[in-house]
Amino acid sequence: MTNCRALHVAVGVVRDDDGRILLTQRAKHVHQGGLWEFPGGKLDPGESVFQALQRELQEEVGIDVLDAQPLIKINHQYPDLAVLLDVWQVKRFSGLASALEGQAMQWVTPQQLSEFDFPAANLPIITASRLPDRYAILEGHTTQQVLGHLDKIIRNQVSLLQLRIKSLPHAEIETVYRAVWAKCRQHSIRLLINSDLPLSHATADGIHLSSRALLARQTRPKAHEWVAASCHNLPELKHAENIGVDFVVLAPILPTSTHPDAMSLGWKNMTALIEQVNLPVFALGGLNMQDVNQILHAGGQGIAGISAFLS
Ligand SMILES: Nc1nc2c([nH]c(=O)n2[C@@H]2O[C@H](COP(=O)(O)OP(=O)(O)OP(=O)(O)O)[C@@H](O)[C@H]2O)c(=O)[nH]1
Ligand SMILES: [Mg+2]
Repeated sequence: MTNCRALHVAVGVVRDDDGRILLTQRAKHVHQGGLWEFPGGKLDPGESVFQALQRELQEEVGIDVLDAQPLIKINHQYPDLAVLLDVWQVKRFSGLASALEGQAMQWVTPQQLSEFDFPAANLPIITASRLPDRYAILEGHTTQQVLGHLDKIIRNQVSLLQLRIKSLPHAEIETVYRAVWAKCRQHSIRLLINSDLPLSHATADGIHLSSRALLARQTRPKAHEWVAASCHNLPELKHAENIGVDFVVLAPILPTSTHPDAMSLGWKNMTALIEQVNLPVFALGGLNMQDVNQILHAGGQGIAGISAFLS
């Protein structure tokens, strides 16, 4: 839903070597004044988003952006203004950040972001900046196979995991969950449990709703730090956004051997769908690690996969 009249703004999520994120405070007298923000500003005519990002971050905080990649696009209608926030993650920069416009400035950890007051458009940016670019889905037909897959996933440096194990015999689910949760603690992996599993009282970092479970709910499930959902079409994406799901998985993007009959969305439809919601969206289906860059430039948060992380 790209609004042609929206003010196009380049916004940078800049991290230091410790992973802390750079925030600045908007001057009192400007739009959304006094609130904290990620540095950035309006595109000049003829400028690309990357060029605007480089210029704005040079002007506002004195750093030279050397490499950046898209993180999320936010379409937001304020009472007085429509904005398209084109948020990029700065991968490399030179120079020492300093507040060149007299604004307050702070480096904060991703966890601390929730303690700051931001403009209303910023919530999905905060969520996106706390998420990695890969989301592994753990499956397997036997306990041994599931745990073997988990070891491979850990070797592929995944830090966000969904326990799905729908192919596992029912009697083994509880034991496998315990082993997986212990390993996730040990390796600082966030674990979300699929809502179809008989584990509703198990401790985890969050819940992953199947698309059926998503549509059956009118509110966000309570008592979960993270709530994710599986989506295949616009009504599901919109519903996820409306009930306050943190992030979603959109599938299938490309044809897969496991679902040869499912109609895949393809890259163009994927981008068109993602542009209609303000949500971090992981792309799933027929993709592998070599596709991550294309996914990011097509509007996605990153790659989700069952087999993508098993090499
Ligand atoms: N830079 C920035 N702008 C944001 C954020 N969130 C958000 O809603 N905006 C909105 O995006 C719009 C444009 O941003 P801006 O005021 O930084 O633009 P700018 O640096 O070009 O301002 P200038 O005209 O004073 O040079 C503002 O209406 C602002 O409220 C954010 O996190 N960072
Ligand atoms: Mg600005």
